[in-house]
Amino acid sequence: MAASHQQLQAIKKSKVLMVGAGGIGCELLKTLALSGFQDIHIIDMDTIEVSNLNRQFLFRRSHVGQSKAKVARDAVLRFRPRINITPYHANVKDPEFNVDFFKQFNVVLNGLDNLDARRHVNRLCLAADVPLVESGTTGFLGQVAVHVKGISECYECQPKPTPKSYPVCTITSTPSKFVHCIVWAKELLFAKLFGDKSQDNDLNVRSSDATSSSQNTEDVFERRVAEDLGQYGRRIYDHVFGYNIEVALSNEETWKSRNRPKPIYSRDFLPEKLNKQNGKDSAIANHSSVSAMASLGLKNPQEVWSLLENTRIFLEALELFFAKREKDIGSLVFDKDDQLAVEFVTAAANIRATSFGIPMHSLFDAKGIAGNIVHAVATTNAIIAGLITIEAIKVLQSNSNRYRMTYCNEYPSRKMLLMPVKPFEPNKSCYVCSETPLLLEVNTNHSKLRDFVEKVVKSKLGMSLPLIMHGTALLYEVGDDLEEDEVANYAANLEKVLAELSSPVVGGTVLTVEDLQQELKCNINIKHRDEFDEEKEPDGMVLSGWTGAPQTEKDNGNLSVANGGSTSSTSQSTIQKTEEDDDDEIKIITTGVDINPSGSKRKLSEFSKGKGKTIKEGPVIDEEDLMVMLDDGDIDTTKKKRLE
Ligand SMILES: Nc1ncnc2c1ncn2[C@@H]1O[C@H](COP(=O)(O)OP(=O)(O)OP(=O)(O)O)[C@@H](O)[C@H]1O
Ligand SMILES: [Zn+2]
Repeated sequence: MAASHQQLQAIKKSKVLMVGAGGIGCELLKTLALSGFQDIHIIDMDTIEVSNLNRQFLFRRSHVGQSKAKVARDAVLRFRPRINITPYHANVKDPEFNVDFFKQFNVVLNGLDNLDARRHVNRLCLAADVPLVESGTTGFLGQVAVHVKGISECYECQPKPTPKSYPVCTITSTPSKFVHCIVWAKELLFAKLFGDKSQDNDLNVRSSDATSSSQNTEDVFERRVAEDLGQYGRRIYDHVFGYNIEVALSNEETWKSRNRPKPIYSRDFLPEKLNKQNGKDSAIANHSSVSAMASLGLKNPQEVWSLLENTRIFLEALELFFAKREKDIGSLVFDKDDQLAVEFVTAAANIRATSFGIPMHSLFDAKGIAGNIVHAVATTNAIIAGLITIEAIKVLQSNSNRYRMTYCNEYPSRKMLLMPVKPFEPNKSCYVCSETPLLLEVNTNHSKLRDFVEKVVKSKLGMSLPLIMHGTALLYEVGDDLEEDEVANYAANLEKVLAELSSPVVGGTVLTVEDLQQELKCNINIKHRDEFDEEKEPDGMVLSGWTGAPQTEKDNGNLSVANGGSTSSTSQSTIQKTEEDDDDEIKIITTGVDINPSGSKRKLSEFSKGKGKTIKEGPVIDEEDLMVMLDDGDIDTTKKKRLE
């Protein structure tokens, strides 16, 4: 449909900021340019990788290593040479992108891939009073939402489900799914062998449980003097897949209601000499390739390796890390784009899986699980980019009645692939877009200021440059322009227990926490509590206050059903349950976390599975949008309830 004259005028005189020039961003920039936008600024901190080329169509192989923002600009200028595109190869969290920077734009369009940056942009848009069009895709699923201060909810009005975590004992002792083995391989074993040794690691606990062992914990993973890499690898192998399993088996209680795991030793399939010979030869024969698969001549990443092949990959990868990448050792963190790391983790997970009677997986699958990857679908990105542009045009015309949050489904639901719903109202108890204080339950006699800063202010509240005040007393501050004595004073405060600060923080205290860059300020009411459940409340503190849906809106049909009716906690536990029950759990996790922030998730997924008979309980569907997307107009539109 061609744009109207007014729309074109609004488009032409607008100045827009795009954040992210990846999968969505490339499509979006192209669509904006072709829709007549003339002044576009793009921020992206990344350079182009080969793995981007299959869907980020503005990029070619020759661009690998160059700035995404700059190359995207050049590519679009080739077919729209007269428009202005300003690229920034930078992190959107950099201080130069402050509130004043944001104020110059009519609308901000996000094409990001992480919660942290999304929250940051949300706050700057609120502070600068600039509308934000937010988006996300996961495989075939996608979503676009409009966040306009005072009119619709902000990105943080509903808490996001946190990424799935697993109980430690499931990972260390009683895995029952392949994903548990993957988590063990990458978070524990990989980290222990190649990462920062000073970090606590539950693999330690496991080995030190072994009272019969004469070796102390630290020794096990340390390479011994005069031990060659082949011997070292086999010792580690035998320790984690053999000895540790034997130790675990000795605890009869654990296995009463579970299948007993089987210890696996390298000698079961590799004669001592043969292996050493093979390992050495292959490593030397392939100097240039740092890939255990290449060394061993395994080519197909979609093939499931045999236990012997997994064993060889494990030993070869370990050897290659030490032989070819020694300087990385001690600082490595698992990275899904690191071939050798993926090979090692796949093999380790497969061997452990075999031990526990869990089916093995191919490298391709293991990589997907380890990296929380749902393979991107270019078409979804293109659809989402189109929807972002449509919403951006409405925003430019301040056409707030027409704003829609749109879900892109994997399967048609009532013949609809795209499901537009009215945006929700701002959550009146959102600590980000309203002034509602938060509540923190904490043991003020045990927790230190550092715990509060790390676990609450940075991790939960997402502040990067925090300032903490108790009344007029400054307890903590970050910044480049601090005096030496201030720095020393704050450092000392961090180590103090809350109740012992010079201005004591106890039950009833109100703390003010502020992020100067984000111009976000909130109050936190402190409530003292003695005990915390170690499993359920591992932080030793509980932050609450903005999680509730707006109480006062219960009578409003739309809100109470879609936003309030299924409270966020209900919808989260539903997601969690699905994860537990579903073997495809990782896929669901990513979908839940980033792209679907609303409490309406449960309802929508019910729809897409065709469970709902009428649309009565679902989100409000827009009549005109329906016409575009429905083959037959048989939805009972009298059931619609609108937000006025
Ligand atoms: N804080 C940030 N500042 C600037 N750009 C960011 C920030 N966080 C993420 N981005 C950018 O957002 C884009 C997201 O794109 P996309 O989801 O397609 O990910 P990708 O990194 O291109 O691909 P993949 O992760 O799937 O390999 C990336 O180009 C990334 O650089
Ligand atoms: Zn909000």
